[in-house]
Amino acid sequence: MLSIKNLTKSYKGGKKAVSNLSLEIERGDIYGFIGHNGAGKTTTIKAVAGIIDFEEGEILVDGHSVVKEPILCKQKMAYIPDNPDLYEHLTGIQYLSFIGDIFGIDAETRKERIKKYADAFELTASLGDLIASYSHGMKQKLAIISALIHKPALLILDEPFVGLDPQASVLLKGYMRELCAEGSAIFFSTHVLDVAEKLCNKIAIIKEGTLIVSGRTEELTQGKSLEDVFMEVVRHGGDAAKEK
Ligand SMILES: Nc1ncnc2c1ncn2[C@@H]1O[C@H](COP(=O)(O)OP(=O)(O)OP(=O)(O)O)[C@@H](O)[C@H]1O
Repeated sequence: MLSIKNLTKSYKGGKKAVSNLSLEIERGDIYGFIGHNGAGKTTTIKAVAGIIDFEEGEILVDGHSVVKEPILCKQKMAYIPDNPDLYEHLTGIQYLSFIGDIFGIDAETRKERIKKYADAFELTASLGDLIASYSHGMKQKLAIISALIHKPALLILDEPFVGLDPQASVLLKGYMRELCAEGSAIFFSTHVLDVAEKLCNKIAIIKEGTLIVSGRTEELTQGKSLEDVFMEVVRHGGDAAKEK
């Protein structure tokens, strides 16, 4: 569903933020992307979302290039950034309607899905308020709802659990599992290793822009905690980026 091939990205005047990174995310995968601060997670995610350009490599969403066919790719995906920057002058419901229009969700389905997710995230009573009046967590919940209502084939999230209350985190994890059970794929970054260990069937670890290790969670951990594996991998690196 998502194929990242030899991605390399440098920022102006900076060193390589991501170097020759390749990953395959298949339908049904909940793929966790972990690494220390500045490792290159957000850069990779933004390149996948089509928000930043990159000098080398290829990113395919369901076989389509994010560079050559950006609209087609965006129709298939939802991207939730780490700091949701939504249209503050709209109300919550106006924003969800706008997303519904963009993704061509019919009125009946839209109503039903907005009710399901807004009720669950306890946002229904605030949907008539301006987004400018929302707290950070409320904006995050609205961004999550806007992604879920169009049932994306590929869901990309950057640090989705930061700032969410425990109840919302549990809900989000449940909806991530639900979406993948229906055949979608999820790729997300996180620093919360126990969540990654429990939620993800596959995990990739990136260090200083280079993929160190990737593969099935249980094959990476082999009975150890993900935290121990992460510390070991980050301390000693990998002989080579290996796909287990
Ligand atoms: N707009 C930018 N201009 C220049 N350098 C940048 C820019 N954004 C990121 N970088 C650099 O690229 C590298 C990777 O940053 P990135 O934000 O992808 O890391 P990250 O793994 O998401 O980190 P964190 O866990 O702290 O969010 C870092 O060295 C960072 O300083």
